[in-house]
Amino acid sequence: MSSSRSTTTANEVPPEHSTSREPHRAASATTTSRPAAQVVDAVKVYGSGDTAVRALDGVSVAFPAGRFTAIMGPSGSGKSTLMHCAAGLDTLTSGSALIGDTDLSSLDDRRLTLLRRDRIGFVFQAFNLVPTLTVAENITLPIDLAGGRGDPEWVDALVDVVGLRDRLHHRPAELSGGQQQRVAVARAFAGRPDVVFADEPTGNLDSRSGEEVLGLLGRAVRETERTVVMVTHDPVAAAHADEVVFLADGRLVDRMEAPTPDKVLDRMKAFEVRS
Ligand SMILES: Nc1ncnc2c1ncn2[C@@H]1O[C@H](COP(=O)(O)OP(=O)(O)OP(=O)(O)O)[C@@H](O)[C@H]1O
Repeated sequence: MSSSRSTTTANEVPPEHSTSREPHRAASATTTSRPAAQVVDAVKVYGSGDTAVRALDGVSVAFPAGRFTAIMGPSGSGKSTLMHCAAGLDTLTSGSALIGDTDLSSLDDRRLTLLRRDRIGFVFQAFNLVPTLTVAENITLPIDLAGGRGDPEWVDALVDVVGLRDRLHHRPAELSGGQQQRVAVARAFAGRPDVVFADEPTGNLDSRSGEEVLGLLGRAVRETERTVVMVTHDPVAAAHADEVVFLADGRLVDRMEAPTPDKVLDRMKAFEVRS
């Protein structure tokens, strides 16, 4: 693990040390093999005895910093379980999950909560916005809950990335589904997290709004040097990623660079043929 860390050269600035404050003006994503998140020999067993389900069966996968990775696989293959364990929302039965250098199993509940708050962003299928707060307040909610000031310039620039400047004082109910998910995306990135985990982020959206949100996630990765890991069952959505990793029966079975919807669909069809 540590041997693959930091491939940046002397004149490159690692993303987390970048002095750029504005997403629009950040340099393009640094190519690096440094993992923002990873799991090693991950095993997750739900239940016990006859009813035990081995949802993850020895998965090792790294999610490189500054990249957009999609997790795909048939229903029940372990996608959500992998994401939840990698993000510290659930614990592994054995193996390890790391955010940067931090092994999540070494943290007590309080420190794990702080790590999730400070270093991870989440986007879920349900937008999970607070209905009584304005768009602006929803975006800065994680920062406000943390009692910090955050980085006002960063948040301000994010508002432009997600195209919500003219909606800042509206409430979620006054927005379309796509706009609400864009608020959720801005909120996920507001605290400059090391990695944003997105679980079926377009599941509740029509295809046009979905495309907008996916384009936004891609832009956020490229323009703000962040890392996104997205679970999806949609080949079109997965094709927005830099790389797709495929799970089947709780195992990592394939990886695909530069995915296209057709290539991803063909790969998924191979699973159906086999089952
Ligand atoms: N809390 C749980 N208790 C028991 N079994 C579970 C639990 N959560 C998931 N499982 C099982 O673990 C396996 C993997 O589930 P998981 O939700 O990770 O798959 P998935 O690939 O995300 O599926 P889908 O695409 O249908 O959402 C499935 O067999 C599922 O039934």
